This record gives sequence, C-alpha cells and structure tokens, in this order.
Amino acid sequence: MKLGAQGRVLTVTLAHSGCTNDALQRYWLNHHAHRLIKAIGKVEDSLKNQYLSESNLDLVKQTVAVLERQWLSWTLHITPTSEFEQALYTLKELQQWQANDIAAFRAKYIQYYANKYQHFFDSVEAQPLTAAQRQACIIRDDSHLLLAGAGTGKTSVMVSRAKFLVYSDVATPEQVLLLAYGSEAAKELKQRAGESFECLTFHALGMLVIAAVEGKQPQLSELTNDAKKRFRFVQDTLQVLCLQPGYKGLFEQFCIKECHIQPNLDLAEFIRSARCKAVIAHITSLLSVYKNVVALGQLTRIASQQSDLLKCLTPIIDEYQSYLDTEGAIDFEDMIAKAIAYIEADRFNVPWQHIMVDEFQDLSPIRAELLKALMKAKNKRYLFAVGDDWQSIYRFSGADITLTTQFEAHFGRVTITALDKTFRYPQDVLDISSRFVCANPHQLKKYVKSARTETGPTLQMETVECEANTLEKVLAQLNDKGEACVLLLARFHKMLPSRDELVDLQGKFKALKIRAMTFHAAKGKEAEYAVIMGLYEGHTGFPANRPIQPLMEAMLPARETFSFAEERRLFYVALTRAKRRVYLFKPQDNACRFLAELEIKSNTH
Ligand SMILES: Nc1ncnc2c1ncn2[C@@H]1O[C@H](COP(=O)(O)OP(=O)(O)OP(=O)(O)O)[C@@H](O)[C@H]1O
Repeated sequence: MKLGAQGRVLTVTLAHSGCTNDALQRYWLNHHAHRLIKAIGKVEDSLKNQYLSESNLDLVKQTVAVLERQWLSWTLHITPTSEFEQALYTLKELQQWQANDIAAFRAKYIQYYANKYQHFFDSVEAQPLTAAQRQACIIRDDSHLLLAGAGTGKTSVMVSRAKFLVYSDVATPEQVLLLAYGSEAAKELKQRAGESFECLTFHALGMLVIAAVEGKQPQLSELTNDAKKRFRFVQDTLQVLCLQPGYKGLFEQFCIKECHIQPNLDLAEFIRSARCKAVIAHITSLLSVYKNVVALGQLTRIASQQSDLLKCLTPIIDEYQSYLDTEGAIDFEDMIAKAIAYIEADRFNVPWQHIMVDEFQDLSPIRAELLKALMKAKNKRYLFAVGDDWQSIYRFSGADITLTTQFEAHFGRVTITALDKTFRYPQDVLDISSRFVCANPHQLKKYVKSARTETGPTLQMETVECEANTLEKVLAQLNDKGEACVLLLARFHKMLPSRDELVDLQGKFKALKIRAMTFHAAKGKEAEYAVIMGLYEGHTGFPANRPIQPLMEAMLPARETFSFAEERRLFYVALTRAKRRVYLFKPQDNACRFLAELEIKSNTH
C-alpha cells in the first residue's frame, strides 16, 4: 500500500507538473526502479512455475493495471538500466495480452512440461499417455473438467494426474483427494494410484469429516444397513399411523396416486399384504430422497406441488428421524449433510488442495454441495472433474446431468478439455454410437477417433426368433475363435439368462468367460465381445417407459425435455463395452425403436 501511494504521488508530479528534469527522473529511478523489477519478476515467476489458471490470470491483470498506472503514464527521458528496460518491456507486453496470447502462452506451458516430464508420461501407465491425456495432467486451473467418451482412458488420467502432482513436486499425496462414485471404483483408484493417496466415495468422505470433528466414528443406523429392518420399520410405522382417522385418507390417496395401487378396506391387513410391498419399498426410497431435498432447502417447492402426498410421507419421516436420534446413529444422507455443515462452519480442517472427482456426470446436487463446501474452505484449492455426459444414467438415484453440461453455472469458471482417442472399440462402433447419442441435441459434442484397428462388421445385428438359440450359436462361433470375455447385456435382469442357464452356457463354451449384467452394471466394464439382448418395445421392455411416481419425480433433479434421454445414454453405454464386436439381438416383432436409428443391416436366424 505504502509503495503504491508513494509511487502515485511522484507519478503525478512527474507527469503533470511539466517537470521533465532528467536528474529528477534519474533520482526517481535510482530509488524506485527495483520495485518494478521485483514486481515483474514475481509475475514472471508465477507464470513460469504454475499453470496460468483463471484466478492467476486475474491476479496478473490486477498487478499489471497497478504497474501500468505507476510506470507507463509518463515518458522516460533518460537511459535506464537494461534490467529496468527489460521489466518495462515485459510490462508493456503483458498490458497488451489478448485472449489468443493467453491461449498461446498456456499451450507453450503445457508443451514445456510435457517435454520436461516425457519419461514420466511414457511410463506412468502400462501404455504411454496420449498428448491429450498428458495435457489433462498438466493443466491446473481452479476448475478443470475433462470431458471424454467411453473407453478414452479417463481412469488412466485420474491415476496419472494424482501421481504427476506428487512427481512434479506440486503436492504431497496427503494433499490430493480422489473421489469415486462407488466403493469398487474407489478401491481400484487406490490400487492404481497408490496407498498414500486418499481415494474415497462421497459417503466415506462424509464419515471421515464427521469422525474428525466429533472425535469418534459415527454410528450408522441399523435401518440404513439392513434393508429388511428398514422395510419393517416403515410397515410398523404405517400400521400405527393408520390408526389415526386423519391419516388413513392420506395413505389411501398416496397408494392410488403415487403407486397406482387401490388398498383394501382393511388398511391394517393391506399393510401386511404382498400388494403393499411395492408401496412400502417406494416409501423407503423416498426417505433418502426427502432428506436430500430438505438439506438442499427445496421442501417448500415440493410442498407447493405435491402437498397431500407429502403430508402422508412427513409423519413417517418424523418417526424415522426420531428412531435414528434414539439410536444415536446417522444414515447415508446425514453423512453428507453433516459433513457439509461441519466444513461450512470451519470445524473441519480440509487437508486436500487438489480434489479430483471421477464419474462426475453421476454427481447429485447434494454431493455437489459437499464439493462446493470443500472448495470454499480456507486456502487455495483445485477441482479436477472427469466425466462423460453421454454416460449419465443415474437420475433415478439423484444424479443431475446439468452439473456437468452446465458446469460453469454451478462451479464457476472452468477449463474444459477432452480426450480424443478411444482404446476400447473400433471406429464404426464409435461413429454409430456417437451419432446415436447425439440425436439428443443437448448432449455435448465430442470429437474422438478409435485407436483400434479391427475391420469388418464390428457391430452386428441378428434378427432373432428365439434369443436363447441365437445366443448359443453366437457363443459357439466365438468359442471356436479362442479365449475371450463376453458380456451379455440387457436393460433388466429378467431379460438375461438365469443363473442356471449361465452355468450351462459356461460349461459348454469353455474358451469363453461369460458374464451377464444390466446396462447400468456394465458401466466402466469392458470385454472382447458384447451381446445385447431384450431389445423389444413395451411396458417391460427397452427403452423403459414406466413413469416415475409424481412425488419422486418432483423430488428428483428436473427431467430432461428430450424424450428417453437417459435410456438413450444407457444404450450408448451398452454399445461401447466391446473391444472386438457387439451383437445386437433384434426381435422379429416389436423391435426396440433405437435399433432402426443405428441403420445397420440385420442377419436373420
Ligand atoms: N494411453 C493409452 N494407450 C493405450 N491404451 C490406453 C491408454 N489409456 C487408456 N488405455 C486403455 O483404454 C481402455 C479404457 O480405459 P479406461 O477404462 O480408463 O477408460 P474410461 O474412459 O474410464 O472408460 P469408461 O468411460 O467406458 O469407463 C483400458 O483398457 C485402458 O488400459
């Protein structure tokens, strides 16, 4: 402050008094030139030693604006030292920086570090990283979203980037947090990145924060851990509530409007009956969603839309919450909500400077709040998010795709980069699946090439009369070709071979490792071959078209306007699992509408 104030006084004197006395200028420079040299040196160091993030750019611009007023608003009449002249030159250059200069500067920085750490990038994973993967490791903006399609090596980037931060002395492993969607993925990250890194699910992160603040591990409610107990709790609560005349009507309406089930006249008997199972199961899922809605402050909006349905749910929630309180325990929702509260109240000292999130497209609003709380905690933090809006398939459990597609609106300025090569599936699968998913104009565009060299029909459509027969034929052909993994995929479990049938198939085709799973479960998996089954239209078919219950619908993130948007992405996930070939079983009648869009010729069996 003092320096600036002195400088400004003298600048005014020199510039406006008409005094151009060389001796005075020399005197001024002798005493103050080192300040410009030092300030420019500091700017240069920050530009050299760290990626020019948006917030660094702001700082540079602010510094340049101050220096500009002090040093460029008057004419120099004497010959300065070369050091001062150089500083002045740099200041003038910085003053004139345009968007393209900034982009070029950043590109040079990336190139410099890609060369400097070439050996690391060549050897950190089994295969050398691509240029785009290296770039994703080097860029360190305040927020960085890496958007990339299936099989482009996103997980490789997560692992390599964490290791690079440590290898290049930017961070210690303790300063890096890797967040994954599920515990299996978190375990894989830990295995690949190394024990010293914290690799957690959001719930595990919540537990860690609460344990640190409260000084002991929080106790998880038995209703959270045990689905049967949770079911029984809701059942018993309903029995008691339905003794109240005022509640009876609310519950009947709830069964009809929310679950399309007409309850028996004897409600106590109905609640114990098999018909009521679906209602109770639905209420147990609403418990979790409701708590998130409350934590996000959205209850008033829901109440204005679905007040009667909510009136039926609220007393059950109240009972549930007092049960937890009596137990002195928490549930999964509390893990996140409490952690947010502790971080926001500054009761948890956030040790991580680099927060890296995998499968970002599956983020829910409440998890986004947890991330924002971490990012807002004291000291500088960097957010690195890896995701693929084309694979966002979890709205039913709260995922909000707009957190990815409108990242900036939620998390502020961001650098978005992409991965441009898929290593998993051949070019024609890439072309067809990308075209298919982008029929929804709201999906972000991606430009990817396949690194695989397979030729021939890698996406094969078989018109089938009997799926089981065609499956045997296809497996027999593959079995003859030699050892391989085969994924049998369908929208729902019931469309796949049963466990016993699978054992039979495995016994017959010994060269193959056959696994059957739903489209959802196939996310992140890969195999040589994939067979996609159950591709028929209808209430129980694909795309699934059962409407979500009104209260649940109101509590989930807003539905997309494009019809079957999520079912389309699910099909994209299924199409992109195989390295060599995908078989699509097309029923003779009533084939799934998506098949016509793929425009592939069909073989008949
Ligand atoms: N630079 C690379 N060179 C060669 N193969 C690579 C490279 N990076 C990743 N791979 C391979 O590509 C395949 C896909 O990688 P990975 O599972 O990380 O992709 P992903 O983008 O996370 O996929 P998905 O989104 O479908 O889960 C893996 O077999 C991985 O070993």
